[in-house]
Amino acid sequence: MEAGLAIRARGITKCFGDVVALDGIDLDVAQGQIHGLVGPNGAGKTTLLGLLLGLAVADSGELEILGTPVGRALAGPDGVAGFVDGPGLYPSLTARGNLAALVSLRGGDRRSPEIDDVLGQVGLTDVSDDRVRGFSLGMRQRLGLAAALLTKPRLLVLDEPSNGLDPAGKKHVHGVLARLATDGTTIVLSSHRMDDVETLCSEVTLLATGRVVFSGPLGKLAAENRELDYRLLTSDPTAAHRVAADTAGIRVVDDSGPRQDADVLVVRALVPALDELVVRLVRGGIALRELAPVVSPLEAAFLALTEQQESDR
Ligand SMILES: Nc1ncnc2c1ncn2[C@@H]1O[C@H](COP(=O)(O)OP(=O)(O)OP(=O)(O)O)[C@@H](O)[C@H]1O
Repeated sequence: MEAGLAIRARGITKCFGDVVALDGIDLDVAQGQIHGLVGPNGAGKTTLLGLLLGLAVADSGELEILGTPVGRALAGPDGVAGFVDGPGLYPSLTARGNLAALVSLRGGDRRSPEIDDVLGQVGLTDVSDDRVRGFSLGMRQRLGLAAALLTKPRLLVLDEPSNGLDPAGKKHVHGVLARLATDGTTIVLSSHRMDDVETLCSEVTLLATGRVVFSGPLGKLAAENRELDYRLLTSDPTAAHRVAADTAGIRVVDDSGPRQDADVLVVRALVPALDELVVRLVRGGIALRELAPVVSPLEAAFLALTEQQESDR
């Protein structure tokens, strides 16, 4: 086991009949990292998370979790908690009752103060004595997270943890996850929300049809990636347009979508050409008031992946 790795996967393959859900996956996740799994529907995210949770075993390949090789038997690896496809909860029990049942299943005290502690952490104290049957999707997600926290996991595995959360709930849950990671817990989560992944994750793995197409720091996606569209707001849009059209490696994009504003210049470029454009604008006495990618590097990579898959069909 390499020092500092919570997950080390090499050549992981998993099939369901004729369907190859995972096709030779390599993955390294450092301890204390929040790592995002991103990919189109059917890419293999849930299957991979299931392997990490011990809900299924790989057909071939090597998987080490928290320093221990995962064997052939179906068993949750020590120190790992989380859920896929939504948390398993008892609808007829209260939130507190669900957690008490879990604690006593593990031989603990049903009145453990840790139950109140984790309910508080996920913001469910006020509804702790309400039955789960009446809970919204977001409340169930929070309770699932509370159940996982009860075990004080060293690796937390979450499938779409922001599902059903309103903006305040999402902010709260993001805060909980960020704190856990700061305290050393490794978190692997899947999400279709690129903004969530960008807010939370330091590294990301992009999956497509069971293969890893990118794995690494988010910043590397921007540097390595294809050209992106950038929005520029300047003090002199006409002059800025002229400078952009004269700069090598810059393409002025006219069709920037429904919200196009005449004062905004949209250019398509790699980072070095964009840098050159900014230098030229400033040298030409044109002030740059705003500069931002139209879609983030992660979203652009994701969209390119999806378009590629569609054209391969
Ligand atoms: N239990 C199963 N039986 C048969 N096929 C399965 C099973 N689980 C997953 N698959 C197939 O494996 C592939 C990967 O599915 P998986 O659920 O891991 O993708 P995903 O990336 O999580 O997708 P989504 O974003 O839609 O949740 C899909 O083709 C899916 O149909």
